[in-house]
Amino acid sequence: MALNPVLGKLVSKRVVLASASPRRQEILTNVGLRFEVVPSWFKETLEKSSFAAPYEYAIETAKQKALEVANRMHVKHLRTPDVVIGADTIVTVDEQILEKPVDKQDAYRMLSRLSGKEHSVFTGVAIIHCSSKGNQLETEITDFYEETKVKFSDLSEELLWEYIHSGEPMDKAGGYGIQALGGMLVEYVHGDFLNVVGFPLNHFCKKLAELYYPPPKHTVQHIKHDSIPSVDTFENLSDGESESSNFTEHKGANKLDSSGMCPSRPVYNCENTSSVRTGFTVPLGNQNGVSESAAKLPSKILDLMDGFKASKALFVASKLKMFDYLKNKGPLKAVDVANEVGTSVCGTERLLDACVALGLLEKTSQGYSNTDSANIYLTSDGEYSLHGYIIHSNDHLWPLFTNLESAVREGSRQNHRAFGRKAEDLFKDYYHSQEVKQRFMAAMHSIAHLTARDLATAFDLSQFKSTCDLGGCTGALAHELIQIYPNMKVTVFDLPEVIANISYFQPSEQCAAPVTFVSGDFFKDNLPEADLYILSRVLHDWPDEKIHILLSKISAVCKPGSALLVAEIVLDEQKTHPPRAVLQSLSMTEGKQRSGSEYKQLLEKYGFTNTQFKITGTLLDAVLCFKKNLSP
Ligand SMILES: Cc1cn([C@@H]2O[C@H](COP(=O)(O)OP(=O)(O)OP(=O)(O)O)[C@@H](O)[C@H]2O)c(=O)[nH]c1=O
Repeated sequence: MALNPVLGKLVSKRVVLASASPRRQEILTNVGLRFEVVPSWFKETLEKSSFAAPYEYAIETAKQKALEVANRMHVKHLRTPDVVIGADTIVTVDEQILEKPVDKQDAYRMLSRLSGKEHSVFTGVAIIHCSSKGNQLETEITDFYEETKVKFSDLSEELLWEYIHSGEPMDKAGGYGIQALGGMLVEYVHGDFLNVVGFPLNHFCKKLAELYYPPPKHTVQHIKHDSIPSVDTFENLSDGESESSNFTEHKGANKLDSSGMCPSRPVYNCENTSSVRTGFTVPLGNQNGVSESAAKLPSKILDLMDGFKASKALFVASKLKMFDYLKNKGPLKAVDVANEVGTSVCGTERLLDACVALGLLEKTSQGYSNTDSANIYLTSDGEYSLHGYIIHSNDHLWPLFTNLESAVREGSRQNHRAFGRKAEDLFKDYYHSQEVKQRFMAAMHSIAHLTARDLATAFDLSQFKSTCDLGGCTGALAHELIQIYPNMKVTVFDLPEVIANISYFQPSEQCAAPVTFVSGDFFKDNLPEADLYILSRVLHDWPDEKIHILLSKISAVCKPGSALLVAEIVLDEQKTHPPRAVLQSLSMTEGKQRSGSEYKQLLEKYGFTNTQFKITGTLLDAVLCFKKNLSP
């Protein structure tokens, strides 16, 4: 087993392949893996346009396939597998995703698009570790993708139809099988051949190696994607600890919601791999020349100690717009970036190297370039740009958090220490300084845009004819609602100072049914009429007296049967999870984060019942409640 030590780790586990693909079964059987095949019933119907990149779609589909099987085995078959593997292969050409053809005509359409061109084949893979706690299925998801480029020769009509009539294209992504007759169509392949066939075996082994034998921090860069650890036998890799000891500190376990779907859209790492596991204990033993004492280092604590440096490196690189320059002109050497940005060469080189270490950039002999995720999320004009929120984090949250000790001692916001002004003055300032106003709106917009699709689809809102997003700022959620519910009339209600500055953030294409913006103060003015009101990221910011005013007003205008949708991060009942919300509380606003039962209780006080929760596990959860019918 010297060739494949990591697969040995799966020997004692109940492994399930959630795939009907005979190719995947063959690839894994060929390397000696023992597993059960349980084809997934998950329909490949995720909305492709909601993914920023094709590989995200493949990863999410793979994940949902595997989760469906894990959940079905747990609930219906009362057998919880240890590991479920799901995969999804797609072909992309001219920014279009091609899956399996539905009929011969469809196969013809696909193959003629591929003729004479290079295309990409992406396989997304999800490895799900399952356990059963108190009858509940707990999952640890690791996912990644692999891309291979394939070029087809020019295909004549005759060849095309002959190939289609062979029947081979029908159950294959892109309508061809490279491993059989389809191989005759291929001029070249760049990358992993097995990835095209349906399963990226090499990357899968590396991923298992990372999971079961995480290298000590300083060797990560070398091992990650270059080699599968080479050892004599996989038994040698035994660390003398139980299997589970490799996973003792990980966080981010997912619980499935009642539909059995993974509640979350993916949060992607800045590389072609992501995992919800964090904080592995470093295995004991003398691997890769690491001493025993080094192996015992508390990696999670060390990571936390360095966390602020990593955040600041991201903030500064964003503020200096390095990701923008690299997107437009990369790859660039440090000296070129320094010249563009107007910074020192040595400082710039250190920052760029730090960004490489953090997985935000790539470094080759030609220079530095953005990772795919940096292009999508970190450039200031990326569709899902987080740039606005990053700048807000640097300019506003960072100074507040440097005064955390005083905040904890005094139990109050530290705006006076951080900015030399009281919180109220500062809030007013937002609407006096144009620059700060734009910055704040950009921050709100970036989060609203990123979460809009999840919120708009958290519940079926098609029954509502009119919706009013209170404090809806730039209208990012409102625009998404209209996309999804074209018959819905959507109004955004926000302060006049906000409404006056929304034009920069409006989508370029003309919406058929545009959003209506109405200026006003939701604590003082009449609210526009609607069947559905939305409060997204509002309640956690305000003290109870203000919330009382706001919810009383909404309750008064809501007719029975109307509803209120609250978007917040919902805390667990212990109020210690998720960390993002708990950490946000440290900024000590007069508002607070609430648990599910606290939201339910609060909303009931104002006549809203039938409260439903959608815990997305991402940036915002959704709570929908309905105005009670008047008693007869
Ligand atoms: C490009 C290419 C694809 N395939 C097959 O295409 C299917 C993709 O579809 P999927 O949706 O990822 O998988 P599936 O077959 O529906 O199975 P499942 O995992 O159960 O959904 C998989 O079969 C792959 O091997 C080949 O066999 N050869 C090739 O050259």
